[in-house]
Amino acid sequence: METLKNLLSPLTSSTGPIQDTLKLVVIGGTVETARRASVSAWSGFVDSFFLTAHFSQEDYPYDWLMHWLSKQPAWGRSREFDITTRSVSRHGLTQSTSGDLEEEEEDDGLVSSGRRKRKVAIIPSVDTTHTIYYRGHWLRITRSKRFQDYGSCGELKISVVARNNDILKRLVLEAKREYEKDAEHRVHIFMADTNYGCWRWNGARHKRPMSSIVLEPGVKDMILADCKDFLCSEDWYAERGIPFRRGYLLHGVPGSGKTSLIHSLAGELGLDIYVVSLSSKGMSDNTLANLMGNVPSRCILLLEDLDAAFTRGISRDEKSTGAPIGNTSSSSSSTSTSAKNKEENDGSTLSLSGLLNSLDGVAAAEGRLLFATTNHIERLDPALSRPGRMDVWVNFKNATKWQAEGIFKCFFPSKSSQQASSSSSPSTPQDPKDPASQENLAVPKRKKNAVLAPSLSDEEICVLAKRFADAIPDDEFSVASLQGYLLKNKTRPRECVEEVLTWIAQERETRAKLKKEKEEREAKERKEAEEQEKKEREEKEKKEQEEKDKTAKEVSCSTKSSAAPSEPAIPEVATSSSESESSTTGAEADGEESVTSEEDSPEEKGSESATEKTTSSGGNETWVAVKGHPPDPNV
Ligand SMILES: Nc1ncnc2c1ncn2[C@@H]1O[C@H](COP(=O)(O)OP(=O)(O)OP(=O)(O)O)[C@@H](O)[C@H]1O
Repeated sequence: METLKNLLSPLTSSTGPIQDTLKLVVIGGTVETARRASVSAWSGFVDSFFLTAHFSQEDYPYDWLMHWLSKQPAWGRSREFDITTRSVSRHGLTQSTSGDLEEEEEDDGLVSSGRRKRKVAIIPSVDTTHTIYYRGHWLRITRSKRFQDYGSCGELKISVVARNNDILKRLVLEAKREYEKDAEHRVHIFMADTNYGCWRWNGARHKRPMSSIVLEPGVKDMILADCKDFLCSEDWYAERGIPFRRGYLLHGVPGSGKTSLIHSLAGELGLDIYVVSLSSKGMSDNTLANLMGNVPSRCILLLEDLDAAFTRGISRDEKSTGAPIGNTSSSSSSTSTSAKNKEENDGSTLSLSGLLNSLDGVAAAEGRLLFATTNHIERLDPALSRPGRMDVWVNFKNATKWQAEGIFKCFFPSKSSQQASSSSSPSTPQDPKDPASQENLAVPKRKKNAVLAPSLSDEEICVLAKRFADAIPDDEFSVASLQGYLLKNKTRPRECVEEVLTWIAQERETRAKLKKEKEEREAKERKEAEEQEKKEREEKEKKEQEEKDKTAKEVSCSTKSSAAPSEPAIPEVATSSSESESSTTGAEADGEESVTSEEDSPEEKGSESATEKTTSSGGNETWVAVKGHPPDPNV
């Protein structure tokens, strides 16, 4: 007791350094606790006046708001921010914004050396609260990230002191309007993520003018009119109970403008494109159904290389058989093997019925334009391309002379069309027969240091285009290959025409060479495959023979044991041709009776020394000799 008193005495005594320290700690602790309590009470009080809206990156309003925020001057003045050089952003952050560090002029040296300067943009940092003044209200904006199984997902929280949420509604609508205004010049592309069965934004491309697509007269107009008509016929479809969906099948040779036309249409109609590659790794019926059920009502759904989903193992050339692997009723065993291989190779378990269900099952989205492309229409199952699923079919062929002329004029617009486009005058009346005047030819805006093609008169361009077209044989070269040639000569229109025949000769030569190489390669592969098959067959036969020999050995052993109880069996048992051979040789050497076949010595049958044939396969016979006993019927 005395000891305890002594210990506490420095604390209880009126003065002393330890007591003073303790007092300070207690007072400090009390003050801090009171401060914290008051701060949290105050913030709770203040928060009760705030209206807060949350936006997730998974939904469109997040994009609208990020786009709107990126345009606010306050972002540029923010004291804490992230800097990004991502050239393409879903949020338009690299467009000229107040917070953008993009320099006006591009360094000529960099551009001429083929390297573009990277744009640098300021974006609000994550997990920091920023305050922005908007229409008489202070908005508190916090950007954060939520981590999910498949990566992080951005979130935006906007709080405002207001009596009702009108100001937030107004903000969202304004952000949406601005976003859509900016998107007018771009087409957003979404790609299917087969791992998580969701759509991932893949970038925004500049719209491609319809005038830059050169197809046979009337084709583009027909498709565009059909799409427009569909998009404004929702009620018509509803009244008749027809599912509000429309499918377009674009088929034909590679490089003929199928994909380009779809991009162009998307720009013209103001729709986003959702792309699914049916042959992508991990694609299954469920994933596809999930994806198809989650496209927005107004969009273009693009199924690329429709045939490839079921003919993965087949190359894209014309000689491939093209029979849809998953659907043929004949050769079912090979079909199942191929399907199995396919699954083993890439984990894809997509079936034709799964695809059909996704296209028009109950869960399939309505109001979308379905575009499917294929280079091999003959490979498609009729169920896939029947009306209702694919309502409009368009065949894309190699370039005609008309197209060659059109694409030449696209590359080398005449002086007058250049002037017309630079003064952005309204379109002039068009002559549908002339590929040049069929539409307002898109003349790209040139950089000041771009190498310019000589500006030729209308007449000269027409003459050159005609000569170029005359030299191009109908239906031999794809528009893409003509484009490749024109690109190589983009500043030399006259030389381009003069040298076209040489180019054609070279192309033909290259093709012939490639064809020959391909044939040789195929022949070699075929030979190798045959040899491999032969080897496998031989190995299989050998294995089978070994199995049979083994069985025969077992049988002979059992014969021996069944003979044992009555009388010990003579240990002269041959179980294989080789053994038989050696035993025969041994017997002969010993001067004893040798083991022979029934056919060879029928008179021995039933004699004291009986022989019995047990198995015969692959030319090798197995003989069991049981001396002194008739053949055992069980053997
Ligand atoms: N009819 C066309 N008009 C204008 N450009 C074309 C045309 N056809 C092809 N091209 C050009 O050729 C290139 C390839 O075209 P695109 O990808 O649209 O062909 P595709 O038919 O979809 O080919 P694939 O079947 O191999 O996918 C593009 O750069 C495009 O500009």
